[in-house]
Amino acid sequence: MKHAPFIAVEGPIGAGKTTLATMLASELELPVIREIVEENPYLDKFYQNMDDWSFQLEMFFLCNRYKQLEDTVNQYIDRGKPVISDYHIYKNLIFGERTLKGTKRDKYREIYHVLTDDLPKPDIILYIRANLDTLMARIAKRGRPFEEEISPAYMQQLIEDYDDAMASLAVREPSTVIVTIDGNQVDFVENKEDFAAIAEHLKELMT
Ligand SMILES: Nc1ncnc2c1ncn2[C@@H]1O[C@H](COP(=O)(O)OP(=O)(O)O)[C@@H](O)[C@H]1O
Ligand SMILES: Nc1nc2c(ncn2[C@H]2C[C@H](O)[C@@H](COP(=O)(O)O)O2)c(=O)[nH]1
Repeated sequence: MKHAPFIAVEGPIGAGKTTLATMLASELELPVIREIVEENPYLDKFYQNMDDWSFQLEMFFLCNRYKQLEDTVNQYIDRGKPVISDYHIYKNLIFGERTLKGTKRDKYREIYHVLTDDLPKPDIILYIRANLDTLMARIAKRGRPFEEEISPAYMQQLIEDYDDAMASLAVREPSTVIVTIDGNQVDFVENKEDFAAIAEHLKELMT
């Protein structure tokens, strides 16, 4: 890889993105960009009534991630410094296409492209896949009260949306390296060897 890479960890809710990005940042001495979650004023309302709150929620995530991406470009990418993030801005489109309907979905898609098309995208994506049982168990383990409302049906759709999105990214952006991690089998939290293998692979990709 000729330049300092921009790395993103992705996967459905509860896959372990923040956990893995934080562990890798510490191991490889990289700055880490984390999703803004707790300060989000709409998540609670959204999980209680998705149809009423999806546009506000998706716009909030999009504006926050746009600002974070601008800052990431200024602080790291333009200065040739590697950085790891616990999301790819493309997740806005994955969620928006699932939660929005009709003209709001069309408008949101347009705004997404206007804001992000000219910004740098990650060179490497670590995509954590996991099945419904694993994800539901991890969401419960994390214990955020507003996430108690998350239904298995919504999660199953997101699992499939993520698979489709990664397959489509691989075709549209062939220079992006996508490393798929089987989050059901590979346990980077409990198993030191599993984590070491991921860190080693990433180091190789970065050189
Ligand atoms: N491989 C793993 N084994 C066991 N627990 C995990 C694993 N990965 C994540 N967790 C736990 O699952 C929960 C969700 O992880 P988190 O990193 O917040 O996911 P995400 O950022 O993808 O939503 C946390 O409580 C975390 O400690
Ligand atoms: N509808 C959307 N929900 C989102 C988006 N990004 C995150 N989220 C939700 C999912 C979780 O409840 C919480 C934290 O996300 P993690 O994946 O880090 O667990 O926020 C989004 O763009 N749209």
